[in-house]
Amino acid sequence: MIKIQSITKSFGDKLVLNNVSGTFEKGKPNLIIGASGTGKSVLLKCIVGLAKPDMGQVFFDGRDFYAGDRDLKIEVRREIGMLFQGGALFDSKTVEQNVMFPLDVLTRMKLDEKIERVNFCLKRVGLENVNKKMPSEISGGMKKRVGIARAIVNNPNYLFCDEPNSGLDPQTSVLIDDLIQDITQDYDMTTVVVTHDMNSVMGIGEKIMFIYKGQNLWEGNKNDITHSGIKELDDFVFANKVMNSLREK
Ligand SMILES: Nc1ncnc2c1ncn2[C@@H]1O[C@H](COP(=O)(O)OP(=O)(O)OP(=O)(O)O)[C@@H](O)[C@H]1O
Repeated sequence: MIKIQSITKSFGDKLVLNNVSGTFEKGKPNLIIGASGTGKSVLLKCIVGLAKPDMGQVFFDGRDFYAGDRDLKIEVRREIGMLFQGGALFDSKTVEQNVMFPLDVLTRMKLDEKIERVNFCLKRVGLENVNKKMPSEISGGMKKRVGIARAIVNNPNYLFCDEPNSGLDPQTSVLIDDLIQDITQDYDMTTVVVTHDMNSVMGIGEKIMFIYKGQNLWEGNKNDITHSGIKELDDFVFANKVMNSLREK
């Protein structure tokens, strides 16, 4: 479980995150949702240590990340897997080299062990016989799968996904969402997904945090989201035409 407490972050005189608290649970995808520019990515960066909050704490299963020493930070970082926006694969590396990269950097595994682990992860995300392909030779959905394989190759306890569906068609998006959900359950990870995709919200939104102008305005699940009574959340949810058409019935 990850617990965040009073996370506050400004850039210059612009307050981007204002006292955000909440929890992200194990074994299910935890979604951070909200409109563009509302602070979701900055919050994600503050949680994983890519941006230091001005105030606040992040606890990884009780470990206070920012109060911890260098060793603790290294320990926690080793337990984090990240699926970056757009996949962020290395264009000049093969699929196999991309997935192996965290093992090259973080472990002393032998090459045959690494290949075995890479093959296991590629199989887990439904990709086989693509090891030697370059990213430019595979589809957007396959790139996301490669990104997921790379994110889980080091057996993380925590998985972070920034807009995993960006640039994908609706059907492929559902497959990627389901894959993230299955992997999260199978490996009992704490998974945090940043998204503004209502399809994802209604598909895998068992635990949702709604960020509005840098504040955590609501937490709940997909069953509660349509009757929160919060205008800002309704405006976000029903901006989606499908959701709006269901509301009018
Ligand atoms: N390094 C930075 N320096 C200055 N301002 C920043 C920086 N990073 C983010 N911001 C600002 O913080 C605000 C929140 O940005 P953030 O990327 O978190 O939004 P978001 O909710 O993830 O949006 P989107 O859904 O469009 O990705 C924006 O106004 C952005 O311009």
